[in-house]
Amino acid sequence: MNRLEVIALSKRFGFRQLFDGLSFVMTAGQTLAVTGPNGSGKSTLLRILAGVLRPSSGEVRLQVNGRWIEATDRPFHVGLAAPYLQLYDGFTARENLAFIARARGLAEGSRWVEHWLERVGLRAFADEPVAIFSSGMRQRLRLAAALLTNPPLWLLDEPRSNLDKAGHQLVESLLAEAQQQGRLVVVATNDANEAAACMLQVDLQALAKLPGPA
Ligand SMILES: Nc1ncnc2c1ncn2[C@@H]1O[C@H](COP(=O)(O)OP(=O)(O)OP(=O)(O)O)[C@@H](O)[C@H]1O
Repeated sequence: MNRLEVIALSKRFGFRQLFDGLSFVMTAGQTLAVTGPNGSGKSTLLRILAGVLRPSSGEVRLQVNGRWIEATDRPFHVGLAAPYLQLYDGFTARENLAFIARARGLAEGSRWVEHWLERVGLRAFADEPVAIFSSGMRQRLRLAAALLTNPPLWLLDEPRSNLDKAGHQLVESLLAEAQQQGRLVVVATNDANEAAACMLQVDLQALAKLPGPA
């Protein structure tokens, strides 16, 4: 059983308070939409959930197959796909994924690399350098890179950005598959339809706190 618990989470950058007192629980197979205007902290929240950024206060707890994961190990159980994540332009798509597979010590790495190249529709471009990829092709590769290690927690920041119609269908089928497999999926989005399609919603605007008096 997979489970994510977020308890009284807040994040502040200097005097700028983002969300404050954010709490929710997700259980296996659930999808959560994180919404809010530009700058409300959606990407920041995903980075905190991934364990690569510390909250100002509060706690994130991840359970994988019934076992609580140490906070320092959380990044190994997370797949984060975000528009700001860089790919290696000088490497081909296959080399990018192979590098991640090796870095993460993925057993049968090359089998998973081929699986995900096929799954995101990049097989025909597998040996092209990423430098020549379109923005939609880059987004497909980011999704493959995030999901390559079969993580129980998916953190998808604007997953449909730059994708064509087939790409939107790809994301839909990935989300349906994740649900069946009991994964936990958090989607940051500005798209009302995309948010409504998720089982749970968190609106960061409602949780924003203006800086109080000194
Ligand atoms: N490392 C940082 N240091 C200082 N401020 C930061 C840092 N990272 C993010 N911020 C600020 O935190 C706020 C929230 O940024 P974030 O990228 O999380 O918003 P977002 O809701 O994802 O926005 P968008 O919809 O535009 O992607 C912004 O004002 C941003 O400038």
